[in-house]
Amino acid sequence: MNSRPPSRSRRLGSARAFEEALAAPASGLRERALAALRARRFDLAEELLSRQDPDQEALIENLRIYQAELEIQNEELVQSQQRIQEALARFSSFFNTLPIAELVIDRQGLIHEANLAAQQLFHLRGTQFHQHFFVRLIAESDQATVVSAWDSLHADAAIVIPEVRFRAKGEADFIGDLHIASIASLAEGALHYVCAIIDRTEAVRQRQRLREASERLDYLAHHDALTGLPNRAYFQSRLEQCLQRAKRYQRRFALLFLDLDRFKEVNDTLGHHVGDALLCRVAEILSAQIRDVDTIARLGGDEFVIILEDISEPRFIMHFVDRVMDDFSRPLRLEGREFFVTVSVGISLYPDDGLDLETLVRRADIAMYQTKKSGRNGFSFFEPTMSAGAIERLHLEHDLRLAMQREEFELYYQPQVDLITGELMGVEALCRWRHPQLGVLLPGLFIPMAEDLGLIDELGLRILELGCRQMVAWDASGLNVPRLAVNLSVRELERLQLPAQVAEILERTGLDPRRLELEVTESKLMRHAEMAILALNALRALGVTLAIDDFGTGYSSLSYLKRLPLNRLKIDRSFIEGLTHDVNDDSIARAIIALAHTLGLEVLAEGIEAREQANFLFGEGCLQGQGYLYSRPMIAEELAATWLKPKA
Ligand SMILES: Nc1nc2c(ncn2[C@@H]2O[C@H](COP(=O)(O)O[C@H]3[C@@H](O)[C@H](n4cnc5c(=O)[nH]c(N)nc54)O[C@@H]3COP(=O)(O)O)[C@@H](O)[C@H]2O)c(=O)[nH]1
Repeated sequence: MNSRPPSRSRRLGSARAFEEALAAPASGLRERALAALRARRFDLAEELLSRQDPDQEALIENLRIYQAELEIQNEELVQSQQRIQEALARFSSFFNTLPIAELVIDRQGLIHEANLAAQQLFHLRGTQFHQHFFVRLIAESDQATVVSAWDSLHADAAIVIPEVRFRAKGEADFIGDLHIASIASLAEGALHYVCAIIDRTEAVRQRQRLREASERLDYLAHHDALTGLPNRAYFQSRLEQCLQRAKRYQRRFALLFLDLDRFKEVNDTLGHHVGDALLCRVAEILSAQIRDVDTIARLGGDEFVIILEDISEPRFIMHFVDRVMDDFSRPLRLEGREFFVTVSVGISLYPDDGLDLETLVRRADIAMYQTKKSGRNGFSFFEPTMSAGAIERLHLEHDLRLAMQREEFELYYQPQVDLITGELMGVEALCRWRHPQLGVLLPGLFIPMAEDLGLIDELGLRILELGCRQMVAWDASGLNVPRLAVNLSVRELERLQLPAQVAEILERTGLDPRRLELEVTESKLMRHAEMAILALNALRALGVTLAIDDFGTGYSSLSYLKRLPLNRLKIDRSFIEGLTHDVNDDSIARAIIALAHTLGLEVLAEGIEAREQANFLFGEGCLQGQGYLYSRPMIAEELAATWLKPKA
């Protein structure tokens, strides 16, 4: 008997022989032994067969081999079960430690497995998933999309459904990308699916936040923060579109410029918060009057603009303006007070008054100024018959307002010198407007305009601050400018807050008040002498010095002159021009110098162009002067390069 363990082929061969032996006709005993074998009762089978005759020995040997073989198979089975268990354990730990939620689902959509990440994501325990339909984890809004994508999924294929909205137990919905892969099951024809869910909630929220932020930025870029109306930039693009439509369909539209009358006074007297509330109320009133097709915008300050589209008859514009005027004829209630606000309107028409944006805007603006000039609280259509000069002036007025916003003003400085030594005593700041198209404009052109338009207060303060800053900058560079003279408009003197504002600028810039001289023109001063005395006293109290400009042209009353807290008289250049060849000018200059001395004032001659003039003045006791003989007004850098010396 061969007791060696049989090889695998041999074992298979023996097993086959044994099967054949069992298949042969046999006695009842063999049948029973076979039944015992089938029942894995090897001991019984052996015992039954041992009862056979000795010929059965071979069969018993075969049975033993078969038993050994079964034992080996059993051992192999146990090992492979162990391997499967190990693999399952590995898979289970891998499945559960995956950071991505994974679910295994059958064809009916029932969940069989859910890893830990899935349990955490859905706030469900493992057992709560079992026999749970996957679709119930999806928000109703997205169920149909997922089911239809799933239905179209073939065996061994995979799909991704982005940003599906899922429901988590007791929690808010979350959003995830759903990956579904079908996997063949061991059972013939059965399919399972592995679903992976990658949580995108934070990314989607972030995208949403970004989108909202960018929408907000876009809104802010196109709307006025105070009233919420479209702003200048948005208005430009709406006007452009309107123009294109009007051209294509040959329609007419109207552009209305609206400016509140005396709005500045509301701001100055009642404060900016009342001014702001008023602007918001005006925006509401105007918005209520326009149709959906029309556009309203706030251009800044108290300026509003309206586009009335598709005007079949000019009558329509009149009705519109009447309704607006009617609204403004009633008092507005703000912060428990009643206000009467009036508005000046200017109107231009496409195509009648212009075929391009710029012309139409400009002409509506000009028409609005026309209304202001004719007494405000009304409207004017643009008149093509307006004189070229008037249009020019209105253009310039329009530009002047913009110049304030665009900061187009700068200062030139003209040296004031000691007539004996030629040394620098100070500089006079002279304002220039750098106009984008017209170049450098002189103050004689725009200062009166700024006064008329009520812009002089703001402009005057800006000029003063620019000059004071420049003085401090020269100091910081070690350059010596003893005194800065700045021109004040009489209109500025009327402002009660002026002394406080000057003090604030001196404080802010750090310029010593004793180095600042304020000049006021004689003729204008004398027209408002009582008011000027009060204002100049308040300014003098700050420590600044005061000069009267263009002296000799204003027919000063000596009694007033005595009461003005002045430091210096400036002889007008019209008297300097004729010195040494016009006896009248000689006499006038001589008299002004004597008067200044009598009043205990210093005297400075302006407009000195010739040496003889300087000699004459010096001979009469005028010790200071300025004029082209010494220097033209120049920008700060040029002055520093040509005139300024380091401080001793
Ligand atoms: N309220 C404010 N008024 C201002 C300001 N800046 C200037 N002004 C007023 O405008 C007037 C004209 O100024 P401008 O055109 O700058 O002329 C000055 C000089 O350029 C000119 N000048 C100086 N020397 C001569 C010369 O020898 N010959 C000659 N033909 N012109 C000369 O005179 C003007 C300076 O004069 P004055 O101020 O009288 O000393 C100016 O008079 C101011 O009133 C401003 O910021 N605010």
